[in-house]
Amino acid sequence: MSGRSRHATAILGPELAAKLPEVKVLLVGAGGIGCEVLKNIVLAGFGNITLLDLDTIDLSNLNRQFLFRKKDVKQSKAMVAAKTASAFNPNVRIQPIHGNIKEPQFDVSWFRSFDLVLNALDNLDARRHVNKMCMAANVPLMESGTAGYLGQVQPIVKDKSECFDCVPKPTPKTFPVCTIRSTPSQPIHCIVWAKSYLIPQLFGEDEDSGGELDEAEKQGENAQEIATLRKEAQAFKKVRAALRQSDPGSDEAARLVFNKVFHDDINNLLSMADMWRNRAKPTPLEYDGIKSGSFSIDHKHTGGAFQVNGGSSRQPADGALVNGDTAGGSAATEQMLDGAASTNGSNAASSSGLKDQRTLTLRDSLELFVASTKRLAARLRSGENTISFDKDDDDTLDFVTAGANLRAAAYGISGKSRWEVKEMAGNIIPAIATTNAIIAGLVVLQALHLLRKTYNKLRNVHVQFRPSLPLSTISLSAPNPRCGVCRDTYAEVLCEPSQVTLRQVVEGIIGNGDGEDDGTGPRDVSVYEAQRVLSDPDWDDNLDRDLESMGVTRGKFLSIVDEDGEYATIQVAIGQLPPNHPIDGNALMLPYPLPRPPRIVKPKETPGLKRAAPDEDDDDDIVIEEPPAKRMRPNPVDASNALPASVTVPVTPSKKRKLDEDGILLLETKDEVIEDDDAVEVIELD
Ligand SMILES: Nc1ncnc2c1ncn2[C@@H]1O[C@H](COP(=O)(O)OP(=O)(O)OP(=O)(O)O)[C@@H](O)[C@H]1O
Ligand SMILES: [Zn+2]
Repeated sequence: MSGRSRHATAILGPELAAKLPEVKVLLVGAGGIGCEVLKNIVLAGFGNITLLDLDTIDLSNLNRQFLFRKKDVKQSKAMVAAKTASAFNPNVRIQPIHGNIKEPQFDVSWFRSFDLVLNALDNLDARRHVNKMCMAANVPLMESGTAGYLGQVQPIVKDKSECFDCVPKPTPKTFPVCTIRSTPSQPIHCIVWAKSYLIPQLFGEDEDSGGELDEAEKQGENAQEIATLRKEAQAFKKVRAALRQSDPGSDEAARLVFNKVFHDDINNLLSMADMWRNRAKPTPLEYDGIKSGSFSIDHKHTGGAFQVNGGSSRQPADGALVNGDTAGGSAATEQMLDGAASTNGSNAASSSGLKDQRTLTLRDSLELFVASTKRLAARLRSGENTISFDKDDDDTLDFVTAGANLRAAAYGISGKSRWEVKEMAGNIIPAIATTNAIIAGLVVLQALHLLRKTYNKLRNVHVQFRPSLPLSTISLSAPNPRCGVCRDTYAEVLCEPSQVTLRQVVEGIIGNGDGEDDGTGPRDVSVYEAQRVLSDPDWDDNLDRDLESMGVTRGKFLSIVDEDGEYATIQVAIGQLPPNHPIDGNALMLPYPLPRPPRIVKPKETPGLKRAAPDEDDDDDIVIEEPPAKRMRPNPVDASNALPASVTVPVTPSKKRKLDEDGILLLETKDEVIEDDDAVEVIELD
């Protein structure tokens, strides 16, 4: 036994230590957690590692992603991490893949080739994707994540524990469009406006909103508002053109943009008197006045005065900072504010301290706005077609910082330093290397339980900001019986999607029900791909189309949902025929045995959406039944699964029938009158 493995053998026991070199593990993500996990598993003696990441190394990664050096910036994370970590153990094989885990070649068969998957991701979408693939391939998954001082490890074993989707996750906070477009009241509203509205308008794709506005006018929308929006759209066209043709040395294009968004648009909004009846009016900004120092704003309603130089608003910062670690930044800003009493142009505080943590004066913001607009315009002229916000792209960050601060000034909202804007616009919770390291250690400890199959020792582990109890563990919960991911029955077909029809797959999977291995036999089903309805019992137009023509290709799933809600949904993964498959062989290979989804125990019958039996106190009660499980299909919306234009999603006849049976009348238009006295109108709130 080599000296290297003696240690591991003593700790892990000879059996597990001998197994580790053979275990095939997939590590998804080579960022903050991924680098730590990779180092741990290489040193622990895992011998066969596939490491996948879509990204390249950014300078800002280097403080914690310690497998990377400055010379590696812009290189593939997976490649560099694999190379660095390979040197830690001569016996390890690390296969790096520079790619997105959602690409079709990483299909169910590919996932099935691993003994264990470790997630080290930073977004919900990719996490949910890997979770579903692991459920489909029946491979254990170790899910993990950190947010500042907080962290979590969740072991996921199909049928034994909750999956990642058993508990719904909150969607990120969004803001109403009108708050962003017209009535901001917090610094974050101004930041979102600059990042998600102004940058795309100026530097994104040229979108013609004319048709949309014509349509809105036809629909009888407020004519004055449409006229204002139309004017705005035309003015945007002009400034977009100016940016693309501007003379590199001149401030003219930046000035045009400024005048449009901080002066003219605000004046337009002010002309809508109704809007400002109950809220403070914004103040249009003056380019020359700010430059010369003659312009100032007095926002009486906020008690804060914006001056050209030196004095920023002294309102408390009301933008929600994400967590404790941001205190460094805000404390610095507070100091700056305290020191910023002078109004004579020499902002003593802003000239000291870290550049990024300085509070910007109005003039600072204007200068930064002009400079960053010129840099971005130069990029357009040198061939970049579109530019979007990236917190690590200094030009876009400067533009958003300046734009958000100018807008904040116009609306009497306190400004934010570049540092704070970066944090808020990038939705960044500062990453803490120590939390990542602790979590990565726990990932490996839990992974060892998985490999030993000592499932009763698995725990959800939380790292929390409580010095007296930094770690807490919770036993795993059973799967949520209503989960739309792990409670489904998974099957895989191997096929050539251009040569196989939807009917062949659906009828093939359902089988004839003759024996144990022959499926459930014919029954009424609806078929979905993500949230698209492809067929249902009364709408079979697509059944004889081939899969490829409907975009149902390798890596996708067809969901076969029982019309009567008696059987669990079957998720059919579309896989590729084996490479040695004969050219004249069958274009569809069904699984054997065919899947037999369990029968669903129906919730006890409750009345549908209808009036309850008259009640002495309140005869207007409406009883709303919880939807049966099959109505939860399709699985929670995945933004990346947009509909191809060719496929329509009708309310199909059988759905209408079902709704009718449930006592629900579908009205064609908002104004349709219901003749039936017993009908209760349920209005959808938006
Ligand atoms: N769909 C995906 N496929 C492959 N890798 C992904 C996917 N989504 C995210 N990742 C990777 O997961 C890693 C997550 O790491 P981390 O949370 O440290 O993020 P980061 O981008 O390195 O850092 P930061 O976001 O703080 O700048 C990143 O390297 C990212 O590229
Ligand atoms: Zn689940």
